[in-house]
Amino acid sequence: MTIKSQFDEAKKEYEQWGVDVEAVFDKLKKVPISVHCWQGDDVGGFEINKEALSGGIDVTGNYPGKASTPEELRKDIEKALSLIPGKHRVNLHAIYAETDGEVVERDQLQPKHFEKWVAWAKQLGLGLDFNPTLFSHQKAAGGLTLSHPDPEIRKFWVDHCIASRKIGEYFGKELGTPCLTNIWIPDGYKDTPSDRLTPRKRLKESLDEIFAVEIDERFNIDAVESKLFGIGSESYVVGSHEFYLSYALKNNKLCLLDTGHYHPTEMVSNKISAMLLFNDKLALHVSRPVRWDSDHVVTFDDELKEIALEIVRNDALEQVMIGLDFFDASINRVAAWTIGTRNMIKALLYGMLLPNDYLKELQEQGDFTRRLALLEEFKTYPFGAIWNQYCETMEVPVKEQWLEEVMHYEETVLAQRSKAAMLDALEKS
Ligand SMILES: C[C@H](O)[C@H](O)[C@@H](O)C(=O)CO
Ligand SMILES: [Mn+2]
Repeated sequence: MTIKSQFDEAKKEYEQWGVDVEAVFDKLKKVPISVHCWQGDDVGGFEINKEALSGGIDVTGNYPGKASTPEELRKDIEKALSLIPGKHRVNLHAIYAETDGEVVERDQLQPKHFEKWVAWAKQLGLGLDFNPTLFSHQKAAGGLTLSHPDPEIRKFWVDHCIASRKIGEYFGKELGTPCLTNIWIPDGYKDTPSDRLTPRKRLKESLDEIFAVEIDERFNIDAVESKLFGIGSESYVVGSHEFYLSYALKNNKLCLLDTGHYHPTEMVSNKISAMLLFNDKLALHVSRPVRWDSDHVVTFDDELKEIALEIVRNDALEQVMIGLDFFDASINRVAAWTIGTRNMIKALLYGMLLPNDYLKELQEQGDFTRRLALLEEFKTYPFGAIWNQYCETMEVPVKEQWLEEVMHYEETVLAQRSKAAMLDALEKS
């Protein structure tokens, strides 16, 4: 049986439930996923005076072929995007600035340092999102940034965030699609604090200063990302969920929920509907925490499907800005992007193929038997055949065929890179 004939059969099964599969394809095509650039180089960046990764996050693994220049990183992202159905966005961190060999402090960053990213995004028709980088830096070495007791350090980071919002505005203007500029800070304490309030007061003041600078909201949208704990901030994080939820609501900012930033049994899927009743929009960093905020590659698991379902069944595709945040250096990095992003799209398709209105009705009627029975039965409907046809229609590899392309890329591009890196290291030794 061909992909098309399998699809035709599968489609009939969904149509019995009143699901218009072609309309689903049209809807899905328009959903952009913000693909994070930092999977490609283990959150390294290209600063001239680059520091080791800090901020309580960690990347493990040493898979060969890591991108070590902006050109390599862009090439790798392009490869991954060619294997992912749809038109998407790329999410950058400030450490990915290109400064022509010059040391430019983060508070001095300007749009010109991202011109090459913008030219590339224009060429590929991509939107760009942005993040100030408040880690991997000497001024963040003590684990505090925007909540630091030293006003000079705080000012440095406030200025960096203001500079970042201006870069976001530039992206939005140039690319004709607003940039989401998301602030995440690592600030917290390893051990029980003797004062939880004062650092939070300082963070609030810093954010007020950052957002006091007017930036055109048509081009830049501000978001704030909370966290529960990090390595070295196990007992207390200044920017907690409650802190940012309140701050965002009061100040008309977006809350960004990272799926790795909550207690292990606390699900982001369960937060979306609650927050949408009070916030016009919200943003996601979809990740996969394994026992902690480990940032594993997103798989097609229950929580991913539930997140997608919550977005789809509540008609919130325009309100929830979907971004990814994982970094695994133990596998091929292009494959990591491809697996995680395809899974996110797959989960949205899965959600769109359910008769959501009928399932809602069953719940309203108190028919929990049918609700459970059908939700379970749909798990083994011929979803794969619909997904394969979607990939075919979108002109990307069907099923695992993409893997061959990644392996070819590994042999022809990534392996050459690691050979060159080895030779370089030998020469230096
Ligand atoms: C690179 C980080 O993952 C990112 O900035 C932040 O979003 C985060 O999730 C930190 O845990
Ligand atoms: Mn995140």
